[in-house]
Amino acid sequence: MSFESEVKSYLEKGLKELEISLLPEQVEKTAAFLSLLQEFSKPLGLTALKDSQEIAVKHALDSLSVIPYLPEEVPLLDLGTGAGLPGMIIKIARPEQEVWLVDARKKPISFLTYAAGVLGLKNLKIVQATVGKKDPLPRHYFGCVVSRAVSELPLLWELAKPLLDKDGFLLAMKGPKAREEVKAFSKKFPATQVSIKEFRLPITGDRRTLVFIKESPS
Ligand SMILES: C[S@@+](CC[C@H](N)C(=O)[O-])C[C@H]1O[C@@H](n2cnc3c(N)ncnc32)[C@H](O)[C@@H]1O
Repeated sequence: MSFESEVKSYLEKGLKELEISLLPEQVEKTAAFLSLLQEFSKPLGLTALKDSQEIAVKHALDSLSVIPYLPEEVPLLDLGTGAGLPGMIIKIARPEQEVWLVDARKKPISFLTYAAGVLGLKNLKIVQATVGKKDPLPRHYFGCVVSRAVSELPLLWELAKPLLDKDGFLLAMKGPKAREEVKAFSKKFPATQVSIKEFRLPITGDRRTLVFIKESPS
């Protein structure tokens, strides 16, 4: 079986477990993107994962796990997207939604620009910028800033807050041990509302935590 067909069958299985439905062409596009990721991974240093199961589960299904929590019809930003995780996978699952992928590094941004062209994705903004350092991103604009494996919660919140609209929230994708970090964050930022959702990844059963942060109503 080719890498792409293997990835597709893991995706189909995992989507059932996550109770998320994608159209067959969205599953195809996701598999095609993961295949590009694997192809360019070594020359561009994009991901350490090689195995089709690991790439399907730890990159794509992990990224798709946020879909039920994302509001529709608002602009979304993936802060520190790297190789497009979770933002590119979200974009394929939500083709009509305005999605911004932002990263400080040039190589992943070049890869994402190429991949977006190959996959024919529209209404996708791919920006090379360091958020918080004279970045060109619009302020008070995004309904959700999502971010995986970028920084600790306090810095992430400081970076995301000016970008969020009044009802917007930060969704930080964390590993199994986020509770302590969340507790410390809430103490330091009492004027925020914080909630968490713990779950297990399909197939491997690895534990993950989603952390939701928004400003408390004044
Ligand atoms: C460990 S990687 C994670 C990439 C991807 N989110 C993932 O889960 O595979 C962290 C990424 O965040 C980016 N990054 C860190 N701080 C940033 C900032 N202030 N603005 C933009 N990108 C940032 C880095 O360039 C790097 O690509």
